Amino acid sequence: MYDGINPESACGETCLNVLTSIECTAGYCPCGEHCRNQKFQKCEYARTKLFKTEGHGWGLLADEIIKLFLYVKAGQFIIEYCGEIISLEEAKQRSQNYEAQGIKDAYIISQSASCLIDATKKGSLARFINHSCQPNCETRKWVVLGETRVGIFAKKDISVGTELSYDYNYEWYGGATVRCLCGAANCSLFLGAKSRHFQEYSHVWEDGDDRYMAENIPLYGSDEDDHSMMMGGTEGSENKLEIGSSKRSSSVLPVAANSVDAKSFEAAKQVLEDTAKAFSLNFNIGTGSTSTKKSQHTSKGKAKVSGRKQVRDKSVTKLLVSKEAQAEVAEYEEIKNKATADLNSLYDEIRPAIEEGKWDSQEGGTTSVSEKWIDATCAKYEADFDFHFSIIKNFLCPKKPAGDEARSSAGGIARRN
Ligand SMILES: C[S@@+](CC[C@H](N)C(=O)[O-])C[C@H]1O[C@@H](n2cnc3c(N)ncnc32)[C@H](O)[C@@H]1O
Repeated sequence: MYDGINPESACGETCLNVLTSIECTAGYCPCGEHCRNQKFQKCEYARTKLFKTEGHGWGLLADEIIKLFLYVKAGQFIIEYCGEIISLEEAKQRSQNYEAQGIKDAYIISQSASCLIDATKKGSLARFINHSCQPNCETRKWVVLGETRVGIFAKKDISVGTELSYDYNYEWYGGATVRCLCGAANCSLFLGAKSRHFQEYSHVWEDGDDRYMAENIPLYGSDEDDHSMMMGGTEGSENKLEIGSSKRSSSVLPVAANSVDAKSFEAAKQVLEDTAKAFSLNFNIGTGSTSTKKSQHTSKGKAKVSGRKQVRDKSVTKLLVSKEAQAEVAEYEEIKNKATADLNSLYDEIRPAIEEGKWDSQEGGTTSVSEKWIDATCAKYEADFDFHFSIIKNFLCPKKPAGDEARSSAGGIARRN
């Protein structure tokens, strides 16, 4: 209670309302106008600024120092996540509609077990806060005048100009699956990977455009029911993708397979891509198998063209001076093309089962086919990797003889046998 001398005595950490995440009601709080527990009602937001991120649209950054004060154990309130309150059913419907309309960004988050907040068309600046697997903010639910409201709160001190982020995992009601670009060491790979909704509507991913949108391809299941998959970072499965099954939504992420290897390949490819960029080679290390596959078919049977820039392999190869280098690259290219063709033909083999929805049942999809899929995917990755590695190696070390060296250096990175 406000003591007249210390302003911090008004509705601080000892206030019963604050302790139970309930805002005080004006006219009822004994601290009167000194009450500091009406932040949602009074829109006492931190100063923030919109900015354009690299690769994932707009973001929001702190435009003032946001400091965690010891006496505000509840966390520093930054802004309310405003939007339309809708039911679960409505959220499902809207999310499908948004996807159909080509709206890539998802703005629906949970408010309670049965309600969600949709900030797609109406909302506050909080709708621009991006996800991070290592966030500086978090969402918190407060009861304000009898209703649950969601706020973004700082988890740590935040300096001016720092991007605000929170972990979507517990809130995510995404439309399409989106590859996470947060870059944190503990990244879960996909936005909301740990959320219930994600696990119910899991998808195969592709990097058909910069945001790695994916489509809904139901894949294999087994007798054991329950979680379809757990992504890296979930308890007991650190950085591993576990492929399991679910009768309701059995899915598999063929790219990541079921080991850390595929992730390491991804990381290695990223390094090479960055190297290429640094040397202005203007190529883009190829997408995984899924991309190739899905550039031809979508789950709805429609043709789909990848929006991503393709590697300009041919012109790059021509730039290589030595004949040996050109021959080596050509050899790896052939292997890569074969691995792509193998994967495509495997996909054609299993496609009828997928489209007829038999993939869950014994006659449709079996573990051995799934294993074949994983092997073919990894082989494609490996071939892609070798191909690009040989190009880069021959650029960087043109005089060195081609041959085993490329493979042995590359072999230091994860590889399936
Ligand atoms: C609530 S909006 C955030 C604001 C959004 N960037 C915009 O421009 O409006 C959520 C969407 O932003 C993108 N996004 C947010 N965090 C991301 C991340 N870490 N990696 C990739 N995309 C992200 C995704 O497209 C996601 O659906």
